[in-house]
Amino acid sequence: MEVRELKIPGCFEFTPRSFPDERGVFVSPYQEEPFVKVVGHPLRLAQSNHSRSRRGSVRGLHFADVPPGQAKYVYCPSGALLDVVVDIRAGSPTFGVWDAVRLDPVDFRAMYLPEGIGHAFIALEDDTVISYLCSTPYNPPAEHAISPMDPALGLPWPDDMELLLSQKDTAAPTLAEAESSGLLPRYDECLARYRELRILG
Ligand SMILES: Cc1cn([C@H]2C[C@H](O)[C@@H](COP(=O)(O)OP(=O)(O)O[C@H]3O[C@@H](C)C(=O)[C@@H](O)[C@H]3O)O2)c(=O)[nH]c1=O
Repeated sequence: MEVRELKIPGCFEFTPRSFPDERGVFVSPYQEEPFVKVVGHPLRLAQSNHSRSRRGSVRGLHFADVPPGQAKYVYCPSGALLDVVVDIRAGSPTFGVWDAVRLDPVDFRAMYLPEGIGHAFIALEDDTVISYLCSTPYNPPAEHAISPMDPALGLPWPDDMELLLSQKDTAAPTLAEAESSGLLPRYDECLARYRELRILG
């Protein structure tokens, strides 16, 4: 497994080894040992998510209240997508910084984003499937959105396709609006949560 830390410390890209043969391919997108080595604790698994999207569909930018927050381990088993992580933790030295990685079933790259990081992606092909492991269960009152079109963020959506957003994401506030209404996770609370998870193991 190759591991690369993204522009936001604590977010990682994992590239597993693939084993193609005449039947197809075998790959293990999540492997605990290299994960624990860089993150410092195993991934807690409360829920696995799967969604299928048309080309041009943008989902996000989403995040959950911290604590407990929701960490995600994301990969793309079918189609292709551009996965985006954004540091939306108020008070973080990298507040507002984003990074993006293409995920597809060629390299089977996976992304890990810890609690408090915003997540969005765009489907680059029809019938794109995203699959992700989540550390906590779905809790609608604790789930929030920020506009993926916020000009201050300037997320890297391709300009050669029509974008399709949910009503919730279309109506979502900008990062600055979310910050001034006190909606964002606080960096110090995120750090406390990461410490707690490392102690719990
Ligand atoms: C995320 C989620 C949604 N749902 C339901 C609620 C709703 O009726 C329907 C679609 O929900 P959404 O529009 O929020 O789905 P979507 O826009 O795909 O939301 C997802 O976006 C990406 C970027 C993420 O990181 C995820 O955590 C999640 O927030 O599915 C669940 O039952 N459980 C879940 O865990």
